[in-house]
Amino acid sequence: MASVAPPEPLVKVAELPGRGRALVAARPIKAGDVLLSDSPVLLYPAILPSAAAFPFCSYCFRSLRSAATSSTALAGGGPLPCPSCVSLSLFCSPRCLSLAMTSSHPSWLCRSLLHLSSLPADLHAPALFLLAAYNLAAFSPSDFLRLLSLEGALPAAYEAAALHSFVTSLLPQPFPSGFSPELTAALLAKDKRNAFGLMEPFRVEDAGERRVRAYGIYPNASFFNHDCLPNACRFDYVDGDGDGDRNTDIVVRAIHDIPEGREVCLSYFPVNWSYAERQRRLVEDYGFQCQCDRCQVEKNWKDDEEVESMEEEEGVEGMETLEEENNEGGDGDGDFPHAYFFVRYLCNRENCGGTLAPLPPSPHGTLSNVMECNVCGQLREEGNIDEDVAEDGDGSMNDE
Ligand SMILES: C[S@@+](CC[C@H](N)C(=O)[O-])C[C@H]1O[C@@H](n2cnc3c(N)ncnc32)[C@H](O)[C@@H]1O
Repeated sequence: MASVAPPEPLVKVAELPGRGRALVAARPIKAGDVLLSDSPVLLYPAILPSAAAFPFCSYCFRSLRSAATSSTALAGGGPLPCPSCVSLSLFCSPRCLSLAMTSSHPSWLCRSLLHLSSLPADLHAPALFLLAAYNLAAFSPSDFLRLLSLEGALPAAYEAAALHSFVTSLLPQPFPSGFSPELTAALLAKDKRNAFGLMEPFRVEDAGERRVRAYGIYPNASFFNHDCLPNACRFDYVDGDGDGDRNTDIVVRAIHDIPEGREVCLSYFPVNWSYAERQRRLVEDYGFQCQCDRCQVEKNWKDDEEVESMEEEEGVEGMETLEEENNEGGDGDGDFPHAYFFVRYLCNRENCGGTLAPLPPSPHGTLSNVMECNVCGQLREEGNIDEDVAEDGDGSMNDE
């Protein structure tokens, strides 16, 4: 039987001066194209499920509320507590409980969770990461090596030292000799630079303060560099019913057309953050100063009020020029590289701040005219967005 050649990848890894490894378009990319679908090598809860506003399954990370109505959960059964750490870890089904026992939730790690409350709350997430990472070293050494191969410089020594002594006191004794303070520091650095947050469900009343449910290390998606005007964005469907164990995969889609050879970037945080907030986060957590086109323009602005007034001045006529630039794959090197981006690709839902990308093209290559928000999940027809732009006429960031 003739074999079917796998589709050519749309992105490839390249080394770029001053930016390290990056993903660039291997051929012309269309708006909505799926650039990457990636499974995590490591997942860990940001908080214990018992402390979460939306309790979740400690194995598949689905919300227990949505699991109760999904076909993956046992009919009529409530969440199953872990027999050892009881309400600290909950599972949506006997299958998840049983899989966890032989992978992410061995008895030593389970016992360790009982000691977490002795740590300050801000150290819970890094401690949960270290427990999961040390477990990965035993459970899947090849995935552990992939984690170590990711980018990341060492964080402040005191944090690593304190966490190292806490976590190693919980490891099964004697633990392998390689688990040194240096390894703990290196692991924490990989986490800080590369972890993707899987968020709790969006609610308008949270006023943009949505909490992270879990973090995942995605070895291929980790090669995406940051841009404050990204040309791709990532989606997750953790609470989705489909694809069995692959509900924690992330999918990266193109926001608009991207020419061959152009770097493909994500934004590491919501695109509506101010210049100061973006720079602070990038320096503190990612160790670089952003020099993107948008930052080059905004660094000369005095404050956020100026951002609004300048966008108001731009108006609809300016949009046409910006749209042309954008469709030509230009980097938007005019005065307002981002005004068009905001009206077109920033979700208009109150307190959302998500980015819109078209749904993937059909199997026959027909492009979709439906845009999906990567935060609240809203679907909008492109025609409606055009109407909103025409009605508002001011190109401002918010629909208010
Ligand atoms: C998730 S990694 C991205 C892949 C990374 N470049 C590598 O070589 O593996 C994040 C790190 O990439 C680098 N990086 C990301 N975006 C950048 C940008 N716009 N300019 C310079 N460096 C960037 C920073 O070192 C950042 O901490």
